[in-house]
Amino acid sequence: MLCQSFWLFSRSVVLHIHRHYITVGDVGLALTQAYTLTGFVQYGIRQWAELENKMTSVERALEYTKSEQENINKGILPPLDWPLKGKIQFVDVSLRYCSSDIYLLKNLNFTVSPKEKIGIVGRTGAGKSTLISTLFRLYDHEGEIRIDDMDIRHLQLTTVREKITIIPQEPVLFPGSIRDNLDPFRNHDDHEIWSAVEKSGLLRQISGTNITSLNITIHDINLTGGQKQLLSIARAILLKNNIVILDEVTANMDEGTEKLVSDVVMENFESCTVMIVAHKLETIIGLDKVMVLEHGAIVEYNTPAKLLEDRNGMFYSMVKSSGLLA
Ligand SMILES: Nc1ncnc2c1ncn2[C@@H]1O[C@H](COP(=O)(O)OP(=O)(O)OP(=O)(O)O)[C@@H](O)[C@H]1O
Repeated sequence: MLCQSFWLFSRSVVLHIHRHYITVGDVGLALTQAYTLTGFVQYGIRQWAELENKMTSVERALEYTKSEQENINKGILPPLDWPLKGKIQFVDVSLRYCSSDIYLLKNLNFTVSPKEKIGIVGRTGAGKSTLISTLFRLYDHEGEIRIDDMDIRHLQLTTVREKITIIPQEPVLFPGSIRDNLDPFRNHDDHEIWSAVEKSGLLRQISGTNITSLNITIHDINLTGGQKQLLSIARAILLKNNIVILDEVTANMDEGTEKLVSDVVMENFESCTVMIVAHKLETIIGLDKVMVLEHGAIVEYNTPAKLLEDRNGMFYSMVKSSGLLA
């Protein structure tokens, strides 16, 4: 009897352990499999996203093979001092990239008066950079873009591009000296170049101790992103064009450098017509006018004060959600 009870007890313990063991084992196995599967899924998603990016790059590269070679010297030469005033007019301007039927800019109609400073805002993909690219005739647009009343489509392409200054988000610097970078065609004397460097605020930023000569190479002075941007502003100051475009120049800057860049732009390009593409609303809230783009169309264009009166407007809601409104 005792023996039988002991047998039954032992059997139930073994069964219990066995069941328990199987359960723990199963859970462990399931977890491992789930973990591996998640890893695979995540890996797959990453690969897919990368593939998509690469396909877009290939698509864009293919687009260039289909584009006609630009004839940069064809067209009318405008007067030497063009554009003296710096008035910009878009009349029914639309644009689609050659590989697509979708319009990325839709019937844009606006005027930027001489010396006006305007900000262009809008969500990612709204068409801000595309709008800027039309000023340089990077793509064939429909409608008319007039600068100082001349349709830029009929003007010589090199002249159009030379006469409008652009300061892009990523400063383009060559691996040469400061002089090579600021004046590659040797159009200016040392005094003018130093003066532009001084006006750009760069010497204030790096205490002036690092740049002892214009022949010093960019590599030797180890500039930060913001300082490189100031150098490209110095280049823009030297160019003395009446139209200046800034495309997200303060995007990756700390607050101090951002403020310095904004001040330098306002001081040095005061007599120019300036268009500023910006995500940071602080950069454009004090400008003469603001244009809000949405899906390639202008949804609002007026002084910031007027736009802020419309509490249902897009600019109002952008400013409100950025925390700039009390
Ligand atoms: N070369 C191109 N070919 C085809 N489509 C393009 C090309 N460049 C941009 N696009 C598309 O055009 C639309 C507008 O892009 P754009 O870069 O002008 O927007 P954005 O407002 O400047 O955006 P972000 O604030 O992100 O810079 C987007 O849908 C974009 O995918």
